Amino acid sequence: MKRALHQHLVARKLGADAATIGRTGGDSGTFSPPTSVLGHADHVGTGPTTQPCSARPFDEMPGPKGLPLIGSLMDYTPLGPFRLKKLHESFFERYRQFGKISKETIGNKRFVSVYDPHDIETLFRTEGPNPSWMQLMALGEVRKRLGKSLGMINETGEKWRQLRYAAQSKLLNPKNVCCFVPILDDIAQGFVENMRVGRTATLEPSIDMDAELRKWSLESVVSATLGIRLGCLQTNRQIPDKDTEDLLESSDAFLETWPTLELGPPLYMLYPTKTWRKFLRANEQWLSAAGRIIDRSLDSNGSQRDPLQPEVTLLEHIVTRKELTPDDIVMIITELIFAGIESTAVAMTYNLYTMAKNQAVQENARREVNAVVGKGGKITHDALKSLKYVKACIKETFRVFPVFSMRNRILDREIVLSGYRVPPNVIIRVLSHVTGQLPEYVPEPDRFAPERWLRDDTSMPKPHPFAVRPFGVGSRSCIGQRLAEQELTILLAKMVQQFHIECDGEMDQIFNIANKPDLSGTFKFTELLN
Ligand code: HEM
Repeated sequence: MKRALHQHLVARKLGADAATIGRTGGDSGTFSPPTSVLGHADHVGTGPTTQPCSARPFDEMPGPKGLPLIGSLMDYTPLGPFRLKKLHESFFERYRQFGKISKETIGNKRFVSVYDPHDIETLFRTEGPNPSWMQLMALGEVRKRLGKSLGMINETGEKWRQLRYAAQSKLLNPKNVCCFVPILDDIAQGFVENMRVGRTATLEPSIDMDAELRKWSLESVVSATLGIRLGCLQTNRQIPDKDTEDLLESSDAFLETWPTLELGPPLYMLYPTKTWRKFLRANEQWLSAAGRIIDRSLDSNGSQRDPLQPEVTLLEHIVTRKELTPDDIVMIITELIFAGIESTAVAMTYNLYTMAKNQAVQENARREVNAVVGKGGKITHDALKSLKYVKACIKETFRVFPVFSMRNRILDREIVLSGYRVPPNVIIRVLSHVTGQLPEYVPEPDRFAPERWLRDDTSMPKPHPFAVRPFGVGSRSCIGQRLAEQELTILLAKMVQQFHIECDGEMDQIFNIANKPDLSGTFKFTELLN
């Protein structure tokens, strides 16, 4: 990374002018949470913040009794009812057993599980400016052993704020994010072309669709953060790009090993287990490939830049931030790229599936796309604003197939939730996967009904505003939300515009850091003649 450091210093000098560009939104030090591109204000609501002092003590909160010292840990081992791959089912089961709030000790950790959107609102109103969540221990440990900084995902307090604020104006400020639209349209078109040519006579993809989607999301996030094209989706490439291969391979190995290390007993702290060694290698491979593409971006000068790219990339923007070390800068970029691959790719699979299984919805979405951009037209920023039904389909898909089943927060003070006093330092789990299925908060949850998210639609009652928040809420919500929403809207619009989508199987989910699609059948894509 010596070279990266050198480049970083050069870029700092060159980037002096750029420092003033894009200094809006999150850079000011006061962060306004984003209004979702999907058209729903993600700002914190107007519910009560003061708590009645008559609240019941924590001890009275329902929950599994568990054993001394280890609590209900056994429930999550092969001897108990829950499986790691289906951990989200345990969240539904606890709701059935104990209702909308429960407490549970698992090993040496104390959790409170929250299902009521009023509590979710209260929690995010109380979390303060530097929210904390449960550290990802295995990730923290690997970074420590590799001598790297913790990064935005694991940092807390002022350091987190520094890393986050450096990056968020480029990713959350609507003016900056709309610059990504032409390039995302081009990347999505590349995916569509590959789907068109890569089909069998029975119209099933003969190419690996999951792999293609991961290339699409990698290409999109690299282009948005570094301003370079990897060319992942080019079919005419003779030799596959080594950096792309390394990034995809290591992120695969990372996702395969991480859940066991993060959710199972931390044996890796005692000795280097096989899973740990694989995880360590994946991290090394990932960091060195990410370092090389950062170098590539720093090496490219204005004349080599793709004309569709914004003038100042996120990388060029953060290298001007004097408070960041070179290690911080590399870590911000590598985390953004990593967080942006799997999450968006799996979300797209779920969207293709819900389209396939809801033909009338698919037809409505197609009608909207054809009315807004015409058959085969490009998706512009203005068009994107008008694709309201497509965006509602994406939001509804997140409700039914969330990419993340839970989020969590750790507060440094007491909070009252559902009438119980929750002490500081308890891990408060927000289980939106379940909340999105509860009829008291989302009417007719068994119906796939995108119209429930349309502001002007009066055909059905609106869900509780805090019931479905796929990107989280507040100052620690997903920094890539706008980018991900743009990517998904553009690609989904193009897919329904150009194909009739069907699927002969059923979709299930495997619990993972990002929930993995588990599809029993295959998709079929029939090209629509324009
Ligand atoms: C469909 C796609 C995505 C989904 C569903 C998603 C969802 C989330 C969620 C739920 C969180 C935690 C929020 C909270 O606790 O309140 C999060 C955090 C985060 N996401 Fe995403 N995300 C997606 C795409 C992306 C992309 C494209 C990027 C990068 C450009 C990204 C980068 C991050 C980072 C760095 C964090 C940690 C933020 C922090 O600690 O301040 N995500 N995401």
